[in-house]
Amino acid sequence: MSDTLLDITLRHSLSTATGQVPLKVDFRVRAGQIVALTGPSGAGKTTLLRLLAGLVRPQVGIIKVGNETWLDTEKKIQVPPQQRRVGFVFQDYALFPHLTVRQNLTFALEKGQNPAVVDELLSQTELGQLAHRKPAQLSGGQQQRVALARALVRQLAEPSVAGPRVLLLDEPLSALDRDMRLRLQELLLQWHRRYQLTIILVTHDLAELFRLADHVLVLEEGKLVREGSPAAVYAQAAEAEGPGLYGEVLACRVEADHALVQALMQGAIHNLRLPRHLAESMTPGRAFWLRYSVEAPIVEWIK
Ligand SMILES: Nc1ncnc2c1ncn2[C@@H]1O[C@H](COP(=O)(O)OP(=O)(O)OP(=O)(O)O)[C@@H](O)[C@H]1O
Repeated sequence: MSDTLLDITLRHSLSTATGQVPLKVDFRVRAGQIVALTGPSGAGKTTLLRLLAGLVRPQVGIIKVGNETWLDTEKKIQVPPQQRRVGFVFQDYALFPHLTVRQNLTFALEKGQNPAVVDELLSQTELGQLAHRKPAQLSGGQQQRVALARALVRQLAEPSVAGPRVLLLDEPLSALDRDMRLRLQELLLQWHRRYQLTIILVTHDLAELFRLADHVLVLEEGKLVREGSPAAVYAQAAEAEGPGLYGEVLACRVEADHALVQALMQGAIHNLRLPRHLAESMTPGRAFWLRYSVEAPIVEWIK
């Protein structure tokens, strides 16, 4: 496919508590896609991101990015992490504790790169007032914003001819409260549009996945077991497992062309964006199950 940006074939061995489990993945990512990587704990999601970033060396693999080869184990090509143009955010943020917010961002610049981008990102993440603080003096949400901004610094400071901008995000919003999560989701969508980012995002949050991703990879025990648009992947899952997405409406706000619904689903609160015509029946306390077809989500009321 001509607009393929990342072409990935990887074979590795996951060292799990119960022994070696093969990680075996082949997939492609198109330029500008937001790909959600999901699946149970221990499936190998973080390891896959680390393999892409060059932090783990696979036993066998090829990673092609546009016209470049970052990895080809047979040809002994292994581009080091600092030369791969990826920004990443780890689960633990990995900020430098002894540096201020501004210094954490400036540190990510390469020699000769334009420092103006640091101010631009500080302002977009509403961190301008906190630029002189150190990570220990920030809340979890503020640290998360610093980590996201830092992941973008080097890529935005490079001239646009430098090529693709890839972000690898490992559950970047999972530790945040709902309001902050929604705000940072919105910021990610803005950045994605404004800077033509290609993003691979690990998430367990179904509402986040539907809101952000246009493609889903489901990883189980080192294998990609499902792949496709969110609607197609979850329609398949509902068919295979029966109508599993039961929920209960907590609150509903109707916007111009859609309804923002807060629902209790599978023991957690999720935020769904549903077509407006479904909003009429969404009174708090009402139970439903949700099925996604490729065309549109279908809500069936069970109470
Ligand atoms: N560099 C590595 N090489 C081989 N195995 C690893 C490596 N790093 C972690 N593992 C093992 O691989 C398995 C998968 O871990 P990983 O962190 O990739 O899973 P995950 O899907 O991200 O899980 P979670 O959702 O809990 O974060 C674990 O058993 C882990 O101990």
